[in-house]
Amino acid sequence: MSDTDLSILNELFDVILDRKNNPVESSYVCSLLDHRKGIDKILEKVGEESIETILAVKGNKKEEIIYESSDLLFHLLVMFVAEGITLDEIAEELRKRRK
Ligand SMILES: N=c1c2ncn([C@@H]3O[C@H](COP(=O)(O)OP(=O)(O)OP(=O)(O)O)[C@@H](O)[C@H]3O)c2ncn1[C@@H]1O[C@H](COP(=O)(O)O)[C@@H](O)[C@H]1O
Repeated sequence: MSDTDLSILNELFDVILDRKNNPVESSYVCSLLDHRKGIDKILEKVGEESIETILAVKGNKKEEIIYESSDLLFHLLVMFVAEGITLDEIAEELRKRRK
């Protein structure tokens, strides 16, 4: 079984959480978390990146699939932080489903 190092997801999550708690000017993450549209802006990005990922898969272009999936994962992490959801809670849910 592969044992991929996914610690970058934890690191990125911590950076996003830090942006929420200690806002920085010119931060893309802060521009999403503080957007006048509220959570709707983040949801727009999640939707956009989902569609771009689907199109990349349909286009059968591995590099684009990796690029767009990374955009999608990043925006999902921003959504978790905005909603007060931790990666531990996601991991816990996935573990519960293990057969
Ligand atoms: N991993 C990412 C990351 N992935 C994607 N993006 C941004 O997500 C956006 C993707 O949206 P699009 O492809 O639609 O590009 P766009 O043209 O800017 O789209 P619009 O927002 O204008 O609609 C781009 O602006 C990217 O720069 C990211 N921005 C930041 N990070 C990480 O978050 C950290 C904190 O970032 P700041 O908050 O900006 O300091 C950084 O150090 C990075 O590690």
